[in-house]
Amino acid sequence: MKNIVLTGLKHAGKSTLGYMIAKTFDTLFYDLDTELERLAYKKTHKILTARQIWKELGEAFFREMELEAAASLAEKNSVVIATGGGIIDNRKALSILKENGIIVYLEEEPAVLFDRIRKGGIPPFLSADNPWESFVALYNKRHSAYKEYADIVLTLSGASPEEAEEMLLQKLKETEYGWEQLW
Ligand SMILES: Nc1ncnc2c1ncn2[C@@H]1O[C@H](COP(=O)(O)OP(=O)(O)OP(=O)(O)O)[C@@H](O)[C@H]1O
Ligand SMILES: O=C(O)C1=C[C@@H](O)[C@@H](O)[C@H](O)C1
Ligand SMILES: [Mg+2]
Repeated sequence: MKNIVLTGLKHAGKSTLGYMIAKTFDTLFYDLDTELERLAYKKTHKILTARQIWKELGEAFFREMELEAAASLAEKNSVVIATGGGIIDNRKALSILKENGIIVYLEEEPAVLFDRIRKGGIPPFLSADNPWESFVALYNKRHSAYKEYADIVLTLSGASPEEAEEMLLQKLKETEYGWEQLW
């Protein structure tokens, strides 16, 4: 069966929902950023987070590792995969995941996302001087592309993780991907 691939901007809730849905379907959950960190370690022998890889080794290396991580996870079947918030800018990686995956876009409002991001510290891909403005610009660029690319769009508008899971189960039920047979 095709994998469930969760996409969306930073802090849309991909990992949270990913763990929950994998548990419900009694399958495995993978985080693309974690896989990328593992591959980057194999190349550099440095223990770095996804954020550090971007900041210290540059976006090009980050994207290369993201592509390798996507290719490796795309070989799996019937698992749940959460992607990094910027995978829409790495179409090659996303299209590899789409070949064997149902792409789900977690659509959340920019103010809700930014509030969550701010609490964890401003990431390197946002301007330190104008983080909100740069986030809105990024949101506007990515949002429509994510929406267009996805097989399933979940419009969350502040929904709780439990409500988000219910919405995803409902959408899966309406389709013919086979996941609905598992519960
Ligand atoms: N539906 C939700 N409602 C409220 N808070 C949420 C919801 N989903 C996730 N959160 C909170 O938002 C933060 C980010 O969640 P999570 O790590 O699941 O997002 P993510 O999309 O995987 O982020 P990243 O892009 O950084 O990997 C966490 O503090 C989490 O508890
Ligand atoms: O939104 C982004 O551009 C990113 C989000 C993170 O998950 C990481 O994948 C990385 O820091 C890039
Ligand atoms: Mg995550």
